[in-house]
Amino acid sequence: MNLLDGKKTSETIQDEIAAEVAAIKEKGGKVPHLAAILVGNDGGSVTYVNNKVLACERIGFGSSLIRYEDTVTEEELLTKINELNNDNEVDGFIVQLPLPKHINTEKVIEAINPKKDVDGFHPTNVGRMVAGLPAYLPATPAGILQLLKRYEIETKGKHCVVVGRSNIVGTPMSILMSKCTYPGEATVTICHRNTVNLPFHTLQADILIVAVGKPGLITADMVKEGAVVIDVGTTRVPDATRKSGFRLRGDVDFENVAEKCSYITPVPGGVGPLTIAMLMTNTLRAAKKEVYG
Ligand SMILES: Nc1nc(=O)c2c([nH]1)NC[C@@H]1CN(c3ccc(C(=O)N[C@@H](CCC(=O)O)C(=O)O)cc3)C=[N+]21
Repeated sequence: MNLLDGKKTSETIQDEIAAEVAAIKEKGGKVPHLAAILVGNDGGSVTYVNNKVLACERIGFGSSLIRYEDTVTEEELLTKINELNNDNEVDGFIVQLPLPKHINTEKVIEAINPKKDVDGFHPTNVGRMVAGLPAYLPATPAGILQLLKRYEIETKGKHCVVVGRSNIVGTPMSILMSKCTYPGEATVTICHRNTVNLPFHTLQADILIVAVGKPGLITADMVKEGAVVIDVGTTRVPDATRKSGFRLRGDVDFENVAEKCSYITPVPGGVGPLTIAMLMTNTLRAAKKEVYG
């Protein structure tokens, strides 16, 4: 078993970006600036957004964090989004999800100018991705592609089984793995809560990508010998032995599955850190006007 070290790969990517930022500064160009809107105090969301801001500082991006109480109105959010759309200093911004129930998430996402949608969640970017046009790719699927690429994992003609059909991970991942450029060219199966006999499908997988959010869903008997296993789940589970009171668990029963597969991502230290690196990549592309000219 080989570990797909997301933490290390994320650091490598961030170092590459930092070098580009230094070169931009040298030439007196526009330093990339990422803004993040965070609503409420959910522990996970606060950690992820803080990690994004820290990454910006590390690689020399400008950043702003805009926080609201979870009582914020949809109108207030839409006004702020409009402001960021028109702020020439800000190259890209994200609205951390999930949002409180009284806010229409689709409406919020559609209010973001696609040119600044560095999360790649706007329907324009989703459509462009599907059509194979230049687009901001959602950070988690883009991070998984980077892992496959940098570990030189063969994907052509392989059977890739994606478990989970979220707009953010499962659905875009399945599309990207079927595309005709490396790392893609795979035969793709997508499984979800209505799938009958999930193990039948997962056992066929040469590459198994799991993004469900159910700790330990994938057990060793569901994985083919020699498979590549990518675990996207990061659920906080109570753990009294930790100072924080919780630990992160993936969707894969790591200990037992690791023995069977050729490559596997750990949780933490797998896909999560790459998500941040790819958000930085998208922000750099925004500042360089690479996607929309
Ligand atoms: N608009 C929006 N964009 C997102 O990209 C987005 C989002 N909303 N909502 C939630 C999910 C989740 N997500 C993660 C990012 C980093 C880690 C990460 O860095 N995880 C570390 C551990 C971090 C920790 O200590 O908790 C790891 O797996 O090693 C995980 C998950 C981004 N998301």
